Order: sequence, then structure tokens, then C-alpha cells
Amino acid sequence: MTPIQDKSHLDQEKQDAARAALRWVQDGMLVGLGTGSTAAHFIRQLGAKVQAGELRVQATATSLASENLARQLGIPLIEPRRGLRFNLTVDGADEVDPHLHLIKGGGGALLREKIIATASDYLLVIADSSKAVAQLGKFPLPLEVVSFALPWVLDAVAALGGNPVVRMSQQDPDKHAQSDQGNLLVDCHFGALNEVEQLARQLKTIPGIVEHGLFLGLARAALVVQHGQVQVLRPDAAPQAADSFAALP
Ligand SMILES: O=C(CO)[C@H](O)[C@H](O)COP(=O)(O)O
Repeated sequence: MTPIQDKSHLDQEKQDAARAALRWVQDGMLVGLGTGSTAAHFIRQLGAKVQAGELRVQATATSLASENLARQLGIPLIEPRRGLRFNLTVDGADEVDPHLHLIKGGGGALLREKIIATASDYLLVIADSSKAVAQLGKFPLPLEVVSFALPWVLDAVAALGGNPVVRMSQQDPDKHAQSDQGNLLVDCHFGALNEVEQLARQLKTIPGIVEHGLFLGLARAALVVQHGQVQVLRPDAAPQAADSFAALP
């Protein structure tokens, strides 16, 4: 029998990481809002500050779910436009390695997440203790795929050793899950990823793959709970306590 793991502490860790990120949001910032349960904690905490009149920010969300949440909380939203850059984007991740390479897209929002991350001066990842890994690849790598191309994308990913599985809808398990753009999501089981740059390049050459969930060289820092404390991780550097930074590290 599989032992039942108690994961209730993880939600508290997500809240703690989100609170640490909020300390670095400055008045007047343009902020990218991530997607997922950790990012939702950040959006709620940011919304409370905005409602209290303690912070004025403008934001763009990486998914319709995050956009709706931000709207409900009264966070002013801005549409994409030419020249728009975000001072800071705060987002979750499915896995974070010591180089701060990420797997993202467990929540299906990888395309908008990568667009906003790339349009940001600073991508700050927030995560519970389960997300920090020595090597990426335990979590299946998500792809956003154009429906027409699906059979050939599955063939191409299988040829790369990715054992692709089309994601099904949580609401209706007989239907494929769809991204906010109406595309399909495919989860690839490559196992431990040794050559992430090479894999990212290979996936980009397959017609019909709109985006993959490898985020390489995008995250500037991650706030991850480790040993009960929120730690700042930066690429290839030793972790430092988040409390020791008054501003973005
Ligand atoms: O990439 C994502 C959504 O596409 C999320 O950031 C990732 O899945 C982490 O989610 P959570 O904070 O719920 O653990």
C-alpha cells in the first residue's frame, strides 16, 4: 500500500513564499501575475495591499483564471501593447533546479507564462519545498500543441523518448484539456533531463508545438521554502534567507 503523504504544510509554504515576494513589490510597478495555487496566494496578498491603498500597481495576468482573480480583487489590469515591459513577474513552477531552470505548465498556462516572463525585467519564482530538485524531469514536461498537429507531434516526441500523454480535462475526463488559447496540452515523460538546452531546441523545431514548459535562463531568483524557512535561490549560488534582502536580490 502506498503511504498517504500529508501535504497540508505545502499550502502554508506557498503562502509564506508569496508573502516574501510581496515585500519586494514597489509602489508604481508593472507586475506580471503568474498562474497556479502559489501564484494565486501572491495575487490575493497583492490584492489586499491594493485594496488597503498601500500599493499602486498595474498588472497583466498569465491566464484567464489569474486575470479573473485579480479583477475581483481590484488589481488594475493592463492589456498587452508594444513596448510594455514588466518590472517584476511573480510566478510558480513545477520544478526548479540549481541553475534556476524551470519546468512550468502543470496548470496549462505555459504559453502566456513564457510570454510574460520574457517581457519582464525580473522573473521571481515562488514555490513550496517540493519544487526544488537537483535535476529536472520527474515532473512531466508540458507542451502546448495545435490540435491539427497532434498525431505528428506525438510521433516526434515519442521519437525523442518523451512518452507523450495528451492531458484530459478535469471537468470532463472524456475530453482533452484545452489551454486558454484553445490548444491541446501534452505531458511528456522523458525522465531525468540531462541536456535541457538541446531538448528545448529540438522541441522548438517540431511544427505544431506552440510552446514547451522548459524555462531556461529566465528566472532571476526563486523564493523556495527549505527547512521551514523562505530561502532566496539564485542561479548556481548558495541559498540565502529571504529576510536578509530588503529589496529584490
Ligand atoms: O506553471 C504553472 C501553471 O502553468 C504553475 O506555476 C505550476 O504548475 C505550479 O503550480 P502550483 O503553484 O499550483 O503548484
